[in-house]
This record gives sequence, structure tokens and C-alpha cells, in this order.
Amino acid sequence: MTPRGTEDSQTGLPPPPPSSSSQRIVFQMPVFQNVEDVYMYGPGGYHPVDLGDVVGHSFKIIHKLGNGGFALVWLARDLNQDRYVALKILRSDASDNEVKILEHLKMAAGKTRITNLQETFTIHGPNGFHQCLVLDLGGPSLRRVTLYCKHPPLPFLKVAAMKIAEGVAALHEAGVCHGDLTDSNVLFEITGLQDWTEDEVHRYLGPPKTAPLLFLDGKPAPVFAPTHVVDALDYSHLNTEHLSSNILITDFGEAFFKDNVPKGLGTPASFSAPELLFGYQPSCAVDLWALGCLVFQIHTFQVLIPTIFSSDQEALAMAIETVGALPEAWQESFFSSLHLHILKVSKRRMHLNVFQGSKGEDSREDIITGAEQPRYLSIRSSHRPAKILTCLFNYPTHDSAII
Ligand SMILES: Nc1ncnc2c1ncn2[C@@H]1O[C@H](COP(=O)(O)OP(=O)(O)OP(=O)(O)O)[C@@H](O)[C@H]1O
Repeated sequence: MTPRGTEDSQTGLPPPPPSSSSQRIVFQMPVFQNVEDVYMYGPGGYHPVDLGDVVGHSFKIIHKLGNGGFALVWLARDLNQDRYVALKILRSDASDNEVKILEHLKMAAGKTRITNLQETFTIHGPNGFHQCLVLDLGGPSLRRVTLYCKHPPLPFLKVAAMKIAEGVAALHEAGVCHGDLTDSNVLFEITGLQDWTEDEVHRYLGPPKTAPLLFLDGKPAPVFAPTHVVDALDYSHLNTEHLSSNILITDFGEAFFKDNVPKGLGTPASFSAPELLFGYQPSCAVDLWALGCLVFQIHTFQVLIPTIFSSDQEALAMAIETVGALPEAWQESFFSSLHLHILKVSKRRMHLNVFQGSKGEDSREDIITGAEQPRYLSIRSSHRPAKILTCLFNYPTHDSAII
């Protein structure tokens, strides 16, 4: 165990970023599914962490939970309290918005647990100062569960849907809008995990997959990077029976106070409220749109507004197909932006025809020419409206929501 971050220490300046291309850090095979952008190791970027390190006063790094644009999230054991937590270490240049929001929510929390923040602290490392959030530990996201798991029983799903709805209501009551409610930011807890030994964590969740991080010339990575990269947990070793319908809402990086509204949001197209495209400022209503999408997905294991290119126009077209026509005032601007979008896509298609020659099985051309479309559309048109109605009107009461 090597202590790496020192709380609030003030030692020296971080080293300069690598200068020449032979100084670039790379990692070689095996290629992992889910690692951070290693060029973000450098002053202002991610804090380097290796498995087994102890970060802050007592957090031993056991596994990697995930990486976002502004943070790495680690499964850590709190050696003082003897419990597992998620330790989110923000990039040194990350804004303190998420910390402010979570601290406000922690104070405001009433009966409903709306934040999973336990404590915050700051560390200093080779890349600068980093805020660390100690969070309740969640498991796989709704996105992963939707993609890879068997459909859990309906009562389980109803409780999960109710928990998200209660969480969103409590957030709004506390004056906060999440702004980025997506299937990646809703996590299912794992039953019994707190009683597992470290060996059991590795056995049930899969051992960490690591690869050395080296300079292009084969020399070991410098002090501002970790010695190894770690593939984030994919939960493929996890049995669905291990999931609890306790839900954590995470990633408050886009969250905002009701009385301090941002100009726009970076919500992925499939969960983005349509009004944002028509020049309206974000409000708590964007969370309600996203909540509808999530409730549908929890019940059906299908994305309500699926997109191929993650473009806003595509999502809007899907939304129209699913929930009906846009308000009249928006229609003209939608059709002109859709027209531009179609032109862009057909230009890309011509480019692929010219430069790619024959098309492979998985080529992007298949997607662009619409080879995927009939299956995609037929699922939607034959079953979706009925499913939407069933989920939205067959909503559980507290009494019926039993696992
Ligand atoms: N409390 C938690 N328990 C378990 N896993 C978590 C937890 N919080 C985050 N994760 C995992 O880490 C990943 C990255 O976390 P998060 O989305 O909060 O980072 P971020 O940098 O703010 O992301 P983004 O780039 O989307 O803003 C998540 O997708 C999730 O898989």
C-alpha cells in the first residue's frame, strides 16, 4: 500500500506535461473496454492511483468503478469504518459545482435519501489539488442492466421506478435539478456486498484487469501517471439475483439550483427534454422528461428514445413518433433543422461510398443507409405505445410496491 494523495499538503509545483511524441504515455494490449483518456494524466488532470494505494486518510483502492470526463471513480475500502465506498476523485481542473450541490443536498435531506455523499476531502498529488467525494457504493447502471441482464420480476422493477421518482421529487423539493438523469446515472445497489471480503469482491465482481502504462519508448510511466491502467468493472460476473431495487442517482456534475439556471445542458440526446432544442432555458421540467424515459426503460428494458447517431434531431424525430406531434410553434424550426441534419448525413454517406468501397458486415454504411432501420422501427411501432401506456398508468402505490 503506497500512500499517494496527501491531504491538503502544499508540496512544490506539479511537473510540466510531456513535451515530445516519444514522451507520450500509452498502454498496449490487451485493449480494454473502459479506461480513462490517459492523456488526461498531467497537471490539471486526473490524479494517478494504483490498486492497493491508500488515498486520503483511510481509503484503500480495491477496484475501478468507472471513469467520466471529469473524474475517476474507485471502489475503496474505508479502513477506519470497515466498509466499502465509491471514491470519486475529481480532475484537478474540475469545477466544484458537484461538491456544492451534494453538500447542499446532504444538509437538505429529509426522509428520502437523495444524496449518496458521505464526506468530502481534498488531496494534493503530482497533478495538483483534487476534490474527493466519498459516496455510497452503487452497482451496475440501469444502462448495463438493460443491456446485459435478465428481466427482473415486475415487483422489483416497480420499486426501482418508485425509488427514482421519489429521489427526483426530493431533489426538486430541495431546490435542485439534476439536469443529467440518464440510464448511466441511475445505479442499482448490490445486495450483501458490504459483508464480502476483498477476495469475494474480486470473485463475484471479477478481478481487476490491468495493463502497464508506458512511454512510447517503453520506459515506465512518469510520476504524474499511474503505473497501470485498470479496466472499469463490467459486472458481467454478477448474477441479477444480487441486485437490490435500491437505486442511487449519481453524477451531479450538471446539476443546478432552481434559482441559478445554466444556459444549456450536456444531456445525451435520448434523455434530453425537447424544449432545450427550441431555445428554452433548462428547468426542473427536464428531469421530469428524463424520469418518464427512465420509468419506461425500467419496465420494458428498452430505451424509449433510441438514437443511432446521438443527434438531437434524430431524438426529436423519435420522440414525435413515440409521444406525438410537436407543439405547432416549434414545428417550422424543427423541420428546417431536420433538413440540414439529413443533408449532413447524406454527405457522410456519399463520403463512405467513395472512400470505403465495399461494405463490411458492421460498417457504418449499414447504419447510415438504414439497413438497421426496419427491425428498429418495427419494434417501436408494433409494441411501444401499448407499453408506454401500461407503464405510465399502471404505477405502483406504496402498499403494492413489495419486492
Ligand atoms: N456511487 C457510485 N457507485 C458505483 N459506481 C459509481 C458511483 N458513482 C459513479 N460510479 C461509476 O463511475 C462512472 C463515472 O462516474 P460519474 O458519471 O459520476 O463521473 P463524471 O466524470 O462526473 O461523468 P461525466 O463525464 O458523465 O460527467 C459512472 O458511470 C458509474 O459507472
